[in-house]
Amino acid sequence: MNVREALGAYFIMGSNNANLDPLFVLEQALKGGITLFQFREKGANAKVGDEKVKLAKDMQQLCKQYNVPFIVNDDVNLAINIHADGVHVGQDDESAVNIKKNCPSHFIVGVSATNLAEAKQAVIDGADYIGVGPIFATNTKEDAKAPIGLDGITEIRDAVGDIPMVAIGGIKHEHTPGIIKAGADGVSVISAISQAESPLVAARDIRELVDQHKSV
Ligand SMILES: Cc1ncc(COP(=O)(O)OP(=O)(O)O)c(N)n1
Ligand SMILES: Cc1nc(C(=O)O)sc1CCOP(=O)(O)O
Ligand SMILES: [Mg+2]
Repeated sequence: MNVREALGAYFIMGSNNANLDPLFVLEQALKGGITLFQFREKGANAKVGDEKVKLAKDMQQLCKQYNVPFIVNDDVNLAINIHADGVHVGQDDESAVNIKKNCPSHFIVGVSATNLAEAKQAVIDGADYIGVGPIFATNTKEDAKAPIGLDGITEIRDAVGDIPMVAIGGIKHEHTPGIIKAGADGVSVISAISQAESPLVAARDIRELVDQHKSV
C-alpha cells in the first residue's frame, strides 16, 4: 500500500458517529471515493466483545469490496486477529515501538500528534504516518486538545520531513485545499461524512478536492 496516497480522503467512523446504519454510511462513503477507513468504536454505547468484532468484520468486508484499506483505532489485538491493514494509536495507547516490534512488516501503524514534540517522537518510533490535530475545534472527540490550525500543520511538516501526514479535527470539505497547501497529505474526517445529509456526496466532494490539490 502507498500510505501517502491512501491518506488523501481518510474516513473514520464507529457506530456512535452516524444516525443511520453505520454499514450504509460506510458504503456510501466508499462509493463517494474515500481512500482509507478507520474503525473507531468508542464512546457511550460503543459495541464491545463479539458485537464489536462482528461490526469490524462487516466493515472490513465492505472496504475489501471497494479495495480500500481498513485500519483499526486503538485495539491492536482486534487489528491483528481480523488481519486488518493496520492500526492507529494515540499518545495514551500502546506504543508504536511495541507494535512495530510484534506485527508483520506490512502492518501500517499510524500515530497521533497534537504538537511538534509528539510528531518528532512518532517519527523516531517508526510510525508509518502521523495524524496531526485537532486542526479546528471539534465536538466529536471529548478529550481533544486545543486546535493547532493550519500553521500547526506547516510547523510540523517543516520539522518532520516527508513522513506521510494526515490532518484531523473539525475539518469540513472546504478546508481541504488549505490543509494540503499547509503540508498535509490528506484530510481525515468523521462528522463531515458520517453526519452529512448525503455521505456519498460529502465523500465525493472531499475526494475531488484532494485529487485537485494533492501533487502525488
Ligand atoms: C488519523 C487519526 N489521527 C488522530 C487520531 C486520534 O487518536 P487518539 O489521540 O488516540 O484518540 P482516539 O481516536 O483514540 O480517541 C485518530 N484516531 N486518527
Ligand atoms: C478522532 C479525532 N482525533 C482528533 C485529534 O485531534 O487527534 S480530533 C478527532 C475527531 C475528528 O472528528 P471530526 O472530523 O468530526 O471533527
Ligand atoms: Mg487512541
